[in-house]
Amino acid sequence: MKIGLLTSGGDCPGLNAVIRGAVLNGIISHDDEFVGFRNGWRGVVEADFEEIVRHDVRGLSKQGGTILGSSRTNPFEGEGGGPENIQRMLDDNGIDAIIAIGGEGTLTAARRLVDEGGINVVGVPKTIDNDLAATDYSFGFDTAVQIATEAIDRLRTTADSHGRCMVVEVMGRHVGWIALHSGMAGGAHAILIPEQPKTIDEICEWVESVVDRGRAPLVVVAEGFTLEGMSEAHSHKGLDAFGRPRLGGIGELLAPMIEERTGIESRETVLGHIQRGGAPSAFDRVLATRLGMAAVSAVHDQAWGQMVSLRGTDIEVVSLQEATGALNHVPASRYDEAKILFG
Ligand SMILES: Nc1ncnc2c1ncn2[C@@H]1O[C@H](COP(=O)(O)OP(=O)(O)OP(=O)(O)O)[C@@H](O)[C@H]1O
Ligand SMILES: O=P(O)(O)OC[C@H]1O[C@](O)(CO)[C@@H](O)[C@@H]1O
Ligand SMILES: [Mg+2]
Repeated sequence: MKIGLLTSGGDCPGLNAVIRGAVLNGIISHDDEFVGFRNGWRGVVEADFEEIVRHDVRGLSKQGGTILGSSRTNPFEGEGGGPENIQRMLDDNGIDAIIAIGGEGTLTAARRLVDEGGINVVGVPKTIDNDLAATDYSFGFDTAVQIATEAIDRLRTTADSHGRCMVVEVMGRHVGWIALHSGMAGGAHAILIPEQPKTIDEICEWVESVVDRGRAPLVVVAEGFTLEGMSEAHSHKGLDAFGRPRLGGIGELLAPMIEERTGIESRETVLGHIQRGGAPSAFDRVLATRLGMAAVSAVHDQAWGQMVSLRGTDIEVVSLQEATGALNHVPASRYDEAKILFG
């Protein structure tokens, strides 16, 4: 078979390991051929692709980013967009199927292409936010947590030296998994996540109780966190390519509020895209490689409209419907468990 690969949405450590896993399994087990669409769905609607041979994926699993490039292009828009044009482009180039590696947006677009146009697409879940349902973890999350934890460890020593309150902002547009895990790993004194709005008074109570014990408080906040009463997440950076507010900056809002109310000198650090850059962790390399290999098997099983996913320690196949129907939120019980350690 001739299979087209694409990576779409924000990049994520492990994308290249998926590409390598898919290409090696396809070539070794099925004698497949591969092409890579450049820059996500843009490469599909513009018929912009290149052949990928075994040599191209050599040593790729440890490399961050994506060799194919990524974008937030909508495959239903533009001159070459929509299922009919895409099917024609695939037929013209002898491409039998697409493996779409992306988050909930990319996979929703993939599901629509299957449902509305009968395009042969299989999905692979990616996101550092870990917000995709129907998979226990997505690759990139473990690496992001590792990076955030290292940053928290470093911020604690400088906070301790100066007796300051540190506010560390991590990614997490809709869900607080990165904040929860890095905060627990780094021994944060408060973790603020989108699923659990809080008042500034509650936050300051935690901060003051830490200072009362003679410690320097460390607060981890997800970019999508809202203070009670805020109708939407803080945004002052305009819109992304899909017209959604670009987040980031809630930490810069909170630190001065904490300082003003408690009198404790406070600083903020926004980790931003550092969390998405660089080499994937060993866990993410293994997960991404297995998902890439399984996606090729799913193509040969003609599992169109399905996504490969991690369930326990097994790689399974689930419907894109299930994967994109709801987000994987942090359950209240997980937050309550972490909260015992706050303050
Ligand atoms: N319902 C939809 N129908 C068609 N296209 C969609 C739909 N939702 C999203 N897309 C397209 O898919 C692109 C990728 O989605 P999005 O920007 O949400 O990234 P993602 O794949 O969810 O990854 P991440 O959010 O982790 O960066 C969007 O920019 C948009 O062009
Ligand atoms: O700056 P970009 O590439 O638009 O992406 C930022 C977004 O990507 C994510 O990392 C993953 O969806 C979000 O947490 C964040 O809001
Ligand atoms: Mg998304």
